[in-house]
Amino acid sequence: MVADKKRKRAEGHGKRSKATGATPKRQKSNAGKRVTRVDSLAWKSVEVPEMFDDAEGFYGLEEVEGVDIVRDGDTVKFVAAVAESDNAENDAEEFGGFDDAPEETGAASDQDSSPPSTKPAAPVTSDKKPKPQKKASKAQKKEKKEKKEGEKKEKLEGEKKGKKEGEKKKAAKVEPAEADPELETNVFAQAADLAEDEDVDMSQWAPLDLSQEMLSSIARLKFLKPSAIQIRAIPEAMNGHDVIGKAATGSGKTLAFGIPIVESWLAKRASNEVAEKRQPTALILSPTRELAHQIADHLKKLCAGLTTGPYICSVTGGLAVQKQQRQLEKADIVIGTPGRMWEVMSTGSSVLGALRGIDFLVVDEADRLLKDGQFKEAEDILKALDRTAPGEENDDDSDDEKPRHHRQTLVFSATFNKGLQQKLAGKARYNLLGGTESLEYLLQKLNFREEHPKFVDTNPVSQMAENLTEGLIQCGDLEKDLYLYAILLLQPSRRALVFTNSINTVRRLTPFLQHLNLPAFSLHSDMEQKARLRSIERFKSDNTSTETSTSTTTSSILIATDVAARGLDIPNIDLVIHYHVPRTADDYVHRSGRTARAASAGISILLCGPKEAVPTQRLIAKVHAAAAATTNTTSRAKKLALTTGVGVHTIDIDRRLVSHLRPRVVLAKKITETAIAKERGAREEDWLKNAAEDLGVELDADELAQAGAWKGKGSGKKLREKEAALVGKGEVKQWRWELRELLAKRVNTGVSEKYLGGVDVEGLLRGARGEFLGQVEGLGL
Ligand SMILES: Nc1ncnc2c1ncn2[C@@H]1O[C@H](COP(=O)(O)OP(=O)(O)OP(=O)(O)O)[C@@H](O)[C@H]1O
Repeated sequence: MVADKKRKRAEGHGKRSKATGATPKRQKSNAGKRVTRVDSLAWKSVEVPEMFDDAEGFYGLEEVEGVDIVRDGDTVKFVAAVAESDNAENDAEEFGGFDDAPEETGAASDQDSSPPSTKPAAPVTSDKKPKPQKKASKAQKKEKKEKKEGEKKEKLEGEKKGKKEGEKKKAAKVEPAEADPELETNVFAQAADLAEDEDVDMSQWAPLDLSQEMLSSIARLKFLKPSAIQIRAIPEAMNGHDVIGKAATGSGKTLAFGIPIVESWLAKRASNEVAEKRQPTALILSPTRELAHQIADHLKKLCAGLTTGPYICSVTGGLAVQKQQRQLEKADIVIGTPGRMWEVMSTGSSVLGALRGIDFLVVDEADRLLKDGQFKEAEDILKALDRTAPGEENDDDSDDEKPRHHRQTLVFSATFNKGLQQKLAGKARYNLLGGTESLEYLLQKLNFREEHPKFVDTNPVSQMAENLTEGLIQCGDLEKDLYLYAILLLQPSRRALVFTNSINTVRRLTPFLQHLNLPAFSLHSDMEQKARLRSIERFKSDNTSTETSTSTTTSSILIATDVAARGLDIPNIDLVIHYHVPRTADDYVHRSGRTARAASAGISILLCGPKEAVPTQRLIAKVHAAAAATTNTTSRAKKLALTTGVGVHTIDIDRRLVSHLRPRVVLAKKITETAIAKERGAREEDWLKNAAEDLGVELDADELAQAGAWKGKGSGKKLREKEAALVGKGEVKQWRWELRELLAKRVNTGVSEKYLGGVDVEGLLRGARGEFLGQVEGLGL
């Protein structure tokens, strides 16, 4: 039985668990079993498929075994082994966690969550099923590591001493901290593997004055030097200051706030404060669910190298709230989206009480928090955190009189509006009194501990990654599908991320590209959370789909709305395509920032209709102009902005070649749109039938045929849809067959023997067949 609990509860009705197999409970004795509450069952993380790299469980998804679901009149009951429910009751009192192994934990924090029925305060156990071979190799690795550590212990001691004596900058080689054997089974495989690696030179971190334990953890991640934002923001935060940090996308902002938080937790742990006061050290607010999970994963990876780490949990919508509430009770670092955070804070006074004592409040992607209706919840959270006693309301007008509290506030983004930036940098009057729903207003609400938070801006003039290449392709409004396909073929990439401005476009483009044998996945906010996470995991996995006969093209494509624009850190996205032009300059920065992250390079391409090209150029020129004017840059885009006022260079795509792709695209579009229209038609018909049933009237065939008929705005589209819905199965079959044939052939460019398609695209692009595209390196960017 796998959670999404609600659904699986229903599915599992009257069945035995998958572990014990077959017999329905009704036929068995109930001896040793007891009816129990659903949240007291021994839920445990769903095991992550091998192909996924999240070694800790599949986000919020849980499963439970050995539970029978029986129906009693109108209620459904859960029958579990007595030992389990007994423990559940004890557990409920102490809130030690009930799960076999929660998926949302930091390293040591899993201690709390071993199965209570076996070891209440047990050493940590892996939540994975035993894998004998792997375990054997892990044991060998451990032995090897211990030997290595033994040999180096003396050296390490020497270095520690050296550091104390003020030789920090010379403390070059940092060894992983000695592992606590009890905890070792709980750290990520990835971290354990990293620990095996050669010595890592960490001397460049020395000026940040981090603890030895932290340096060891960073060494495991193989981050040889801090990024610019880390160099500047970490010391400020560790010295107790409020920080507003601005740095380009992909420049390591997460650890810029993550490292000081974990350092603070380590200091508390050393003084036993962690054990005495069970309350979180930090609350991190994230604008999207995916980003919240990603931040949690990032911090867990950092903490995987610690002998004892903080308990890290994410609190986001779309996943079981009960479990998140349980985890919150023992959390040290909480990462939440405003909506779900406010839900749990406003319903559980103990959670709220504990959160009032946090040492750090982080607002990541602060400017985005103002959008998408999250502002209200963010504001409610801030107010609730500042209340001194439950029930006491903070009057908006009384902000000036709010007592300064002890917590530090850290605010990060790649984009702050220019006026605000100047104010923060002290170049304009520093008075954070903007209109409501502005970032200034939010900053005011944050109730900083200091009057002037430290403003750290590592890229005063540019928000874009240095190694990003940008381009624009102009095409007809109705030709975007064709050009999208052409780009994906001509500019093959490891991973491509396609941004659209509408959920319906995501729904249409995904099957459209799949019909063209491209491995496309969807991501938008109307998807179930489970499906959202799965899409990301599939996109992340390097497993190129077997359906892709043209697998020499892009190996994985995510079609997304702007829900994917902020913060998502997926390795090897080397191509971002703006199918719809971004609505704002900031959106352009963040979308494009999904590529060219850390030290890697990437390409961002805008698809513009005739009327879009000029305003889009202007928008992007705005992004680049300041940078071009003030920096001695080699970047093509910035030079362009400076010399021509044009934001981005236009890609000279081979139109003749593109036109040869048209027949494929036309067929794929027809197949896709027919399927969508039929589905929509069926839904409308169902809706009408249900409504008629409710009213107790009968509908005749004509009325049903009229279902969905529309006479107002958009009626032309409706009509086309209606026609598409009427296409017969035979015709669709014929189109599919034709498309298959076309995809199996190479595309004849009409000039000698130059072809695209089939299996040899890469060869063609690399010049195997000459000047086919005019360029052999993709689009010539
Ligand atoms: N010091 C470092 N050395 C090398 N890589 C690093 C370092 N710090 C962070 N990274 C890696 O860089 C990538 C980007 O980091 P992160 O997601 O924190 O960027 P960001 O600045 O928050 O980006 P965005 O603005 O898009 O949210 C991550 O994969 C992270 O693991």
